[in-house]
Amino acid sequence: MRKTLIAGNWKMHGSQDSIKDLLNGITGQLDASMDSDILVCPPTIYIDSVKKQLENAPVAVGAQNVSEQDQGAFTGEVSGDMLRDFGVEYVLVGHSERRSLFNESDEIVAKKFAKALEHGIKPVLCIGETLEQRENGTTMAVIKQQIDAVIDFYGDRDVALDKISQAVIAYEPVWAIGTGMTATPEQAQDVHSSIRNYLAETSQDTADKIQILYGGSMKASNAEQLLAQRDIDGGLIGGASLKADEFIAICKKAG
Ligand SMILES: O=C(CO)COP(=O)(O)O
Repeated sequence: MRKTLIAGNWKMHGSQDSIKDLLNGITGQLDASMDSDILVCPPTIYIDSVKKQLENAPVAVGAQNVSEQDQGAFTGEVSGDMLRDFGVEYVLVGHSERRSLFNESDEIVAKKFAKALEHGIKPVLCIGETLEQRENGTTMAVIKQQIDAVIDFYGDRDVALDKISQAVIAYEPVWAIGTGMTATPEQAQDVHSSIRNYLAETSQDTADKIQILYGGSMKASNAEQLLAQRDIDGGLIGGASLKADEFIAICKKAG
């Protein structure tokens, strides 16, 4: 039985004051009936203070990016070691904004994925197709290519699938991110089950175990139907994770 994970990707939003309010709003509404895992991914500079503010709360803290390097002359980068040093438990890798705006190739994403695991941080591997790719009928080809980059990095399918079993996958159709255009529950379930089937070709154990989150305009009003799908194990939420009431409402829909 896979546990549900509700994750907030705050992207480049917030200030010390607004984050304090957001966290107070979230922690003040947590209750024992929520049995999903909860994660927030603040901008890097706020990670330390968010960790401290969440010290006694059952909410994990993740980063939005990690360097594929260990240390050295890489101005502006933050390593997996540094994130671990601050107690970071998860890191997003391959978010579509990083792929498209910061030219992160499948190969770089695979290196970041491996670097995170090397440092004991759970990577959340973000994958998904553009609208053009969906309309061309290449959704699964694109997704397989994004997963294959990680498999190729390790060179051995069994080793790679074992590594993937220690991660989380987030299916985020690019056309649904920040657009208000959500994939229908059927569209999302269709891709989620195809991802699981693809992993099962090499490792049934990994396929059974891995949490596959849906991301793309998820909000309180559509979360229930999406989360009710058999292969949707949670959400990676952007805009709606910046409002405590909305985020908590999604956590409640997750059970
Ligand atoms: O990119 C996302 C989460 O990583 C989704 O963003 P929105 O929920 O704002 O569409």
